[in-house]
Amino acid sequence: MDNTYKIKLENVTKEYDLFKSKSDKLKNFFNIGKVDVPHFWSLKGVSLTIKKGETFGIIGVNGSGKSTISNIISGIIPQTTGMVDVKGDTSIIAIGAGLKRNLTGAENIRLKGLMQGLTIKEIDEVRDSIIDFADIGTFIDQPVKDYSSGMRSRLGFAIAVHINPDIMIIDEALSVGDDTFYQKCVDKIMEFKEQGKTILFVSHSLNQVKMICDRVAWMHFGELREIGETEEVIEHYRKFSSDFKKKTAKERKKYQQDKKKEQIKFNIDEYRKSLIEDEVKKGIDKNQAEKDVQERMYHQITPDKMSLTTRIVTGIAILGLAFFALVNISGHSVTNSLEHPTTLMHPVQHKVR
Ligand SMILES: Nc1ncnc2c1ncn2[C@@H]1O[C@H](COP(=O)(O)OP(=O)(O)OP(=O)(O)O)[C@@H](O)[C@H]1O
Repeated sequence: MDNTYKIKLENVTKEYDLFKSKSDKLKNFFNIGKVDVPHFWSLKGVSLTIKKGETFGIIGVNGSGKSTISNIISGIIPQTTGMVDVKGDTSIIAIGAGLKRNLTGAENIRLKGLMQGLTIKEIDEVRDSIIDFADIGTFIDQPVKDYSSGMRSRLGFAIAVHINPDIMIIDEALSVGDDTFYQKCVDKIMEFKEQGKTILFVSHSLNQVKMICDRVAWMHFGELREIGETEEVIEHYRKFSSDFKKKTAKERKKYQQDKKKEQIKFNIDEYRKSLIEDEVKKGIDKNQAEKDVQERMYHQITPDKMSLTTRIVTGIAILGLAFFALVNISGHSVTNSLEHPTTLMHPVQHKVR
């Protein structure tokens, strides 16, 4: 196996603002007033590397952050902090992911193909093969929103494996569909594996993970709890699950609530400081460590709030647009409107002959 990496995450976090209303969300975007929003950290700093040609599994309990990772890697959602380096064209197969609900199956094939850089001719060449693999017959000309979840998943999988991605991300795609389709998918995954493609496989099925994956990451309430050889990680995860099941319902609930609380309380500044301390412990100069960590955490990040300059520029642009709209409606010239702005209130009267 080639040791160069295909996917690398460094200190990746994902924060969700739990806005109560749309107006709170807008206020926050335009950075107007103080909006008190609860935060939830779906990822609390995850670092991992997936090698070229590797089949890498992600396991973990519900809500542990598996799909958040796969969605960040596929570029569907941005990370809040951290570096994400993906070398190659990814193709994600999740239930319905990437399929446009209002387009038909055939239109979705075209769209995904074009997005992947295929020509119309290349798409037409694989079209029948996709329809055949997905086995959705005449439904191919129906909007995807009318499909069952199984049909969506089959089409998603069929498209993804036919557009020849370099990296394939399979998120819970095999949990729907009958045995025949499941076997077809497994065969395709094995074929991809043999071709040396990189595969990220997110699943609750430990047996599937065991059969397919070379290495596994165990996600636990936003943290990477363990990463390593498939058998070993799965064994530890099974032990955790069986111990967890032995707890009383009250104990289980308390454990989950405490973990969720930790995800709400997570403090990004403290996390940053801890990363700097780690670097200093390795013998790196403090200033350099601060610079490195800042770069790693924020280099790829575009702020989701408007800065003061952007707010001023946006305000000027809106005023300018409003002015030209009024000039247009009033029928006066731009020069006249600039010299005598009040004329804007008195539109030119056109005489009807
Ligand atoms: N848009 C969102 N807004 C707020 N919280 C979110 C959002 N998306 C995900 N989360 C939260 O982030 C956490 C991780 O979600 P994620 O879907 O990554 O988990 P998962 O391990 O894939 O779960 P599952 O096994 O159930 O699919 C969950 O607690 C979830 O509630």
